[in-house]
Amino acid sequence: MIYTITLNPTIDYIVTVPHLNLGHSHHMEEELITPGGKGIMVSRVLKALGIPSIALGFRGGFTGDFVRDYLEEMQIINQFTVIKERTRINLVLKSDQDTEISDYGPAATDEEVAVFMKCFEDISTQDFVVLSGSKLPSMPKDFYERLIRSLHEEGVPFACDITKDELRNSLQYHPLVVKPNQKEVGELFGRTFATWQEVIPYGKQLVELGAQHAIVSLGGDGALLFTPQEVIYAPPLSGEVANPVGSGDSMVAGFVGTFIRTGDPLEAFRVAVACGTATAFSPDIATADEIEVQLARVVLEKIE
Ligand SMILES: Nc1ncnc2c1ncn2[C@@H]1O[C@H](COP(=O)(O)OP(=O)(O)OP(=O)(O)O)[C@@H](O)[C@H]1O
Ligand SMILES: O=P(O)(O)OC[C@@]1(O)O[C@H](CO)[C@@H](O)[C@@H]1O
Repeated sequence: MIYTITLNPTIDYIVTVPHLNLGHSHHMEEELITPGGKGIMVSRVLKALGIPSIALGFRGGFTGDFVRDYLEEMQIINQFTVIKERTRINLVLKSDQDTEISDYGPAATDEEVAVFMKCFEDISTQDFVVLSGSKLPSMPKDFYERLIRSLHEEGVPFACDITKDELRNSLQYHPLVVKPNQKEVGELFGRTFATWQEVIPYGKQLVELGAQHAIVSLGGDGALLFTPQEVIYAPPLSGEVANPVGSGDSMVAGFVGTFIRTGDPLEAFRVAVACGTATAFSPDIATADEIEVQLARVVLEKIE
């Protein structure tokens, strides 16, 4: 079974206002209210791919109830630890330029964290764990590293989509795949990149430092896959971007779900690119049909 971990889930409140004048009142043209947080997005895309998963993490308050109800309606098994404080709401304002306002999220008590940790007693080497997104602000700095180290020691395979020091510290435990975007690779290595080609030496370092595979997503410039042997580029597919929220998570779902089935990193990357693109072009997370359409269009180019 694939377990997705979303320590800090969200309700994503995505509002479209065609032209925003700061300081004025507006009527929204469209709104979308969905459960989010990166691990939950991974579970939702795995579901579209017909792959079951169990979503774990923390949820609380009426917003946490919404997350549970929505996942149940989608028939995604969820076993979130219930906490006293309220799950956060993240605002995405779609206008001439998209703007995101993210909440830090609630605190969890030591007792609540202890209940969550019990979920891991059921996870074995036959399972797979995906750890994605920010942790709760109440958690110690090394929360992810301790979790990842114990998965590694137990021999449980895992992938992670985390950033900065948490990403760096995860690499020594050999995640199946990490998936920073171009900006996150820059943050990790203290660089800014003028072109996507400049990212290549740093993507290679992710593998040299221990990741089995690294995908660097490049938004509208496509994506790169790094393996110990090869560097592969997937140019962007043409189409109209409707809502890119969750496109990176969709790549993680596509790669992990396919690699577990096939053991083939190139096929897994092809599906990852199709999933990421389909979500970027869809108003919500991509459907199975939308992924299928993009899958037929993906082109992979060997760079090294
Ligand atoms: N404008 C676009 N045109 C074509 N493909 C896109 C576009 N935006 C995203 N994609 C596809 O989706 C993938 C993931 O996008 P991106 O790099 O923005 O992920 P991300 O920053 O992790 O996003 P998020 O955090 O919202 O999940 C890209 O590698 C690309 O394949
Ligand atoms: O604050 P985090 O945990 O890093 O990211 C949270 C988030 O931006 O990630 C998802 C898109 O990837 C959204 O559903 C959600 O709002």
